[in-house]
Amino acid sequence: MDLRARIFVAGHRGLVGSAIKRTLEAQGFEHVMVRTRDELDLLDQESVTRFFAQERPEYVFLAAAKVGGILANVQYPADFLYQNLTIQTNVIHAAHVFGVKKLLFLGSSCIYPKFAPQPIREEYLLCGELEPTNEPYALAKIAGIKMCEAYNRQYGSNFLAVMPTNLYGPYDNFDLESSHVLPALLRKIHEATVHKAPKVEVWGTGKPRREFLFVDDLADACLYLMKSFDRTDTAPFVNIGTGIDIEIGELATMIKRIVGYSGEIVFKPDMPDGTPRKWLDVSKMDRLGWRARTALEEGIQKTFDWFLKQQQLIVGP
Ligand SMILES: NC(=O)C1=CN([C@@H]2O[C@H](COP(=O)(O)OP(=O)(O)OC[C@H]3O[C@@H](n4cnc5c(N)ncnc54)[C@H](OP(=O)(O)O)[C@@H]3O)[C@@H](O)[C@H]2O)C=CC1
Ligand SMILES: C[C@H]1O[C@H](OP(=O)(O)OP(=O)(O)OC[C@H]2O[C@@H](n3cnc4c(=O)[nH]c(N)nc43)[C@H](O)[C@@H]2O)[C@@H](O)[C@@H](O)C1=O
Repeated sequence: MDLRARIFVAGHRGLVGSAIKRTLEAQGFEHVMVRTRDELDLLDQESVTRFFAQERPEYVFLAAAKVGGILANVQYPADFLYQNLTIQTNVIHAAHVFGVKKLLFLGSSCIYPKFAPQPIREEYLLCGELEPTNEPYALAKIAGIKMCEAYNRQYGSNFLAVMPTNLYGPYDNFDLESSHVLPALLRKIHEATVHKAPKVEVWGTGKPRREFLFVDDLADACLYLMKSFDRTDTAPFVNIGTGIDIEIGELATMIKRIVGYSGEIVFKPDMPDGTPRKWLDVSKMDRLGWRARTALEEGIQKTFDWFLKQQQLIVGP
């Protein structure tokens, strides 16, 4: 990839898009194109077409999506299905029409069946029923993968889909209703420490296992693939993770230690657990020559430092 290439990062204000933008700029890419939602609503096909016609991006990182944790997925299934199908359809099709050289579509590890054999290999896609708490989101993501695959097959496009595990890091969503577990626990445990609260509630039984990848590692992997990938078959999608998972209860204990909280963790079994385990087999990425670098504890510490800095910016000196 030429350092002067025209690169569009869709969703640059989010967790993933902001990390991809940071990584591109750190590596010296000079022409990173971004648009806020107000400037370019990706749900609007006409605006997307106009943008591609005018700006002619050569590479596209599609990190714009309707994203949220387990509760948001349960509460807004229609939004997750409609918005994700529409955004990805508009962008992937425009990338084809306007001759984008390569596009990287962000999928998710939740595309795999709820009871897939562990660790989960790429070929387990569509081998069983999905987890009900995020089925609409997963179906949209599966359509996105299949769309990349179909355009590659029919038009010879160079579209790649990546399946990251649960992500975390700077610019994550810390809203307690709509966030994922890691930012939610960081915030809850921090606030309990500040307010000297005796206990913190953790949703579900604490028994599900999740794999967490620091978002800068994911961005590094995305760029690595964008540079090195070339369509070699009709199913170009790859898992991205650390290959290590942890129980939610253990995660809460780790965050408690990092934050320095001495109160009690209590579980709330009336809240959904979601899928019991989604441990990715990352051997394909390993064979391609890429591995995650940031250990979980180190990544949480970096995220916590960033979160505290943001709090100070909001509260003031
Ligand atoms: N977070 C995670 O744990 C995981 C995420 N992924 C995938 O990675 C990708 C990025 O997720 P993440 O960064 O966490 O999500 P965020 O919610 O942090 O960011 C999503 C971005 O998309 C933008 N966006 C949403 N709708 C529109 C729209 N209609 N027009 C323009 N922009 C829009 C948002 O803009 P605005 O800032 O205006 O809201 C935001 O910048 C998604 O595809 C997600 O499925 C995959 C696995 C795990
Ligand atoms: C990335 C992935 O993210 C989602 O799937 P998920 O992994 O189930 O999401 P989660 O991070 O919200 O929860 C993980 C586990 O953690 C438990 N948990 C405890 N306490 C809190 C808590 O306070 N908040 C949240 N959100 N979860 C909590 C929670 O009950 C669950 O057992 C999908 O939206 C899916 O679409 C997707 O792609």
